[in-house]
Amino acid sequence: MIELNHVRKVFPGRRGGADVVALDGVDLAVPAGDFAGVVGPSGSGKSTLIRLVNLLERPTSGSVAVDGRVLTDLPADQVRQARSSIGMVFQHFELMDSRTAAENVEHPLELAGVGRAERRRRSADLLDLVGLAERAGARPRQLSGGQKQRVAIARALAARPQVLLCDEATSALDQASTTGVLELLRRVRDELGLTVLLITHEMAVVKAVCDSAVLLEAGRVVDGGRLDDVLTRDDSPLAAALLPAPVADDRVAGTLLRVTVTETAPEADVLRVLVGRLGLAVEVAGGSVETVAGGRHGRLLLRITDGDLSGLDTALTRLRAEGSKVERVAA
Ligand SMILES: Nc1ncnc2c1ncn2[C@@H]1O[C@H](COP(=O)(O)OP(=O)(O)OP(=O)(O)O)[C@@H](O)[C@H]1O
Repeated sequence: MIELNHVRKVFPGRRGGADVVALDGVDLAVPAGDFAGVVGPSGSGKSTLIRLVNLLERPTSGSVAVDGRVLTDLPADQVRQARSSIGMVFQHFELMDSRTAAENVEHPLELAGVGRAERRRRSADLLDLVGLAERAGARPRQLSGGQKQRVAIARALAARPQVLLCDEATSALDQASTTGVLELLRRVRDELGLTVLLITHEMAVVKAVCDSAVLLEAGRVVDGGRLDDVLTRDDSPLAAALLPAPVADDRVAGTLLRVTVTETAPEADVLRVLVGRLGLAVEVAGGSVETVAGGRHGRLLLRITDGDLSGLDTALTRLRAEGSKVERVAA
């Protein structure tokens, strides 16, 4: 469980300039076992937020708690110890080139005073977990970006943390490696029961792995929640960022309908009535349906190109009463 309460972070202005308010009263609660994302434009405070969770930065005010321990109240020596229950993965891997993959994974254990035999055993297990058992003796420069990030994930897990922080963990990777690393993160979360907090500027990453997310803007949380809930809200800026509203070509004639697709309100319910019952000719004018948080979600614009529209409004009212999210778009 990660909890930030009224966290504010102010950096002193550089060269006599004005102070920078990086975080301005942030509240965040990530339940144990959740895979949570923080998204927002550049400069919105994402990196500052994640660095506060393991106190790489101290908040100017407010509190940070991980698994019930209020880190901001702990003396320095206990902060160091508490940090060992928090793993972190970075955008540029931060591996030591002079060491092999296995030695990189062992490093935090060495610092924690774990004996050599135990270190070796744990590093072998972890490299196996991330699918790199055969590359244990390779140096980072001999590995691809995706492989380096797998080693970094193994290293982050070495001290058996309960919480894993991912700072733009896939931003330096190509599409195929990104997919592999995200699948791995999701799998280790499931297998080890971790709580994961990930920051990213890529909405596709949030859609691929997160259960919940918050949207930061100028140091404030402006929206957030469980994705399957967020995506059913019409007025949600986070939903709009995840699934942008479709645009239809307004030069084409026809009546337009906006449909919000969710697991419980599939577009098939709407099409069955429009096409099946009313006998209308319907085409998709824009939008998409994707798998987000394990469920089907989307925003579609449907265009009715032919047929008798006299029963349409009554049918739409009935569909809405039955749970569909469908409305006629004003011409
Ligand atoms: N050490 C620092 N000293 C002064 N200002 C800082 C410092 N670190 C961050 N800032 C400022 O705090 C604000 C938030 O920065 P932060 O890096 O947290 O945003 P971000 O959302 O992670 O951005 P990006 O996606 O570009 O990395 C920015 O205005 C940034 O310039």
